Amino acid sequence: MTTMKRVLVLAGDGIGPEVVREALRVIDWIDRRRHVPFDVQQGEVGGAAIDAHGTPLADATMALAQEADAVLLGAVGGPKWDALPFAQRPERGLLRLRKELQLYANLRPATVFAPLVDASTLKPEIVRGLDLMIVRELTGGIYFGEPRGIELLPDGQRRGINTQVYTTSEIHRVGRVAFDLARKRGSKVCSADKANVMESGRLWREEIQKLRDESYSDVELEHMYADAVAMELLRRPNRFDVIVTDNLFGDILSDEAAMMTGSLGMLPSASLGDQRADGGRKALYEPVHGSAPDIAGKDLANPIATILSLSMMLRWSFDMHTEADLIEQAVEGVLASGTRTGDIMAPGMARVSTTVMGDSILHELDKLSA
Ligand SMILES: NC(=O)c1ccc[n+]([C@@H]2O[C@H](COP(=O)([O-])OP(=O)(O)OC[C@H]3O[C@@H](n4cnc5c(N)ncnc54)[C@H](O)[C@@H]3O)[C@@H](O)[C@H]2O)c1
Ligand SMILES: CC(C)[C@H](C(=O)O)[C@@H](O)C(=O)O
Ligand SMILES: [Mg+2]
Repeated sequence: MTTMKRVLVLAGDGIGPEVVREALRVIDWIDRRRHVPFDVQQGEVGGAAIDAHGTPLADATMALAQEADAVLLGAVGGPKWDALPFAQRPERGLLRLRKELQLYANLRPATVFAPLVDASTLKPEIVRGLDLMIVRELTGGIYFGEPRGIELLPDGQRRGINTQVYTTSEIHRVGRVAFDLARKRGSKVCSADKANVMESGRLWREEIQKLRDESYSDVELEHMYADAVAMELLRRPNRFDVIVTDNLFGDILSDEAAMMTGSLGMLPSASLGDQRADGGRKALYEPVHGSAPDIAGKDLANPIATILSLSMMLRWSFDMHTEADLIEQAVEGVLASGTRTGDIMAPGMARVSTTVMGDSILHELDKLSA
């Protein structure tokens, strides 16, 4: 018997609802055409939740996320809520979900689809065939460290404080995810830190090395400073297989990696917690991009990052590899046919809206499974 897949959908703000709408159509397609029943609930996060409930994530929505098999999120934030105090900003809703669901391993694959080789601002020979995975630590580091805040000094100046902090177990658990992934890929891990200037970076390096020596001696490990990784990503991105890094460096390096693929609108992500004894795990899937206020509400956004995030959900939460492969093939097929949203546009191609990109992917799915 096929069990019901319980998915909580939090579309969020800006282009969030537009890109999520297209992913929902793909869920509906799988439900109808592949006979896999989905139970989709919807809720608010970010600015939408502030407007509806006065908080970026209501406790009731948090409880729904705890109960769901997986969460699909669009994006949060926007100018309307930018002036709010820090603890009430839309982004806090997303950070609360990550922290309370203990989604410490954030997988951000950067893959260059062959038809998009020319969409990158880098030369085709640099990005062709790129297939790298950034594993970003997501529940620790400077994003959550204490003390934090803005304080007034006696001389009238203000001082902003954030604290970078990691423990051995936090480093080991995300390290394990990276090494396990590397074993299924090119067996190479690059760990990015600032061990030359930060104690937490030194600990990171020592503990990743210890983990590798004790449990993953078959995997090649190199350590690099995060700034050098930023440079190497532009110079020779294909040298990387899996990059494991902390919360802040991972945030920055994944936006950089996204641009290899042509656009932020192409990069999906999975945020995973520990695997339970029954094989399941808490998980949230979201595009790497934000709410893109500059193009919101205009049917211009690229929905592919969100649709590929759904494909990651099928793989990581539901073991539905055939359907995940189908979605990726459909995306590749649509790109090969020259259908493009504005962000991945190239001369001679057809510029389409968010909705038409969704239509095209559904049409391709129909063709592939005919
Ligand atoms: N996970 C998230 O929800 C998330 C991630 C990043 C930023 N944000 C928030 O989003 C807001 C805007 O941030 P930003 O402008 O720095 O980043 P952004 O990712 O929203 O936009 C950066 C640029 O990329 C373009 N872009 C992004 N996604 C696109 C898509 N799917 N299709 C086509 N073009 C796309 C935008 O038009 C913009 O020019 C802020 O409030 C920020 O905090 C949220
Ligand atoms: C919106 C923001 C909190 C978030 C982050 O910094 O983690 C975003 O940039 C991301 O990459 O998911
Ligand atoms: Mg980011």
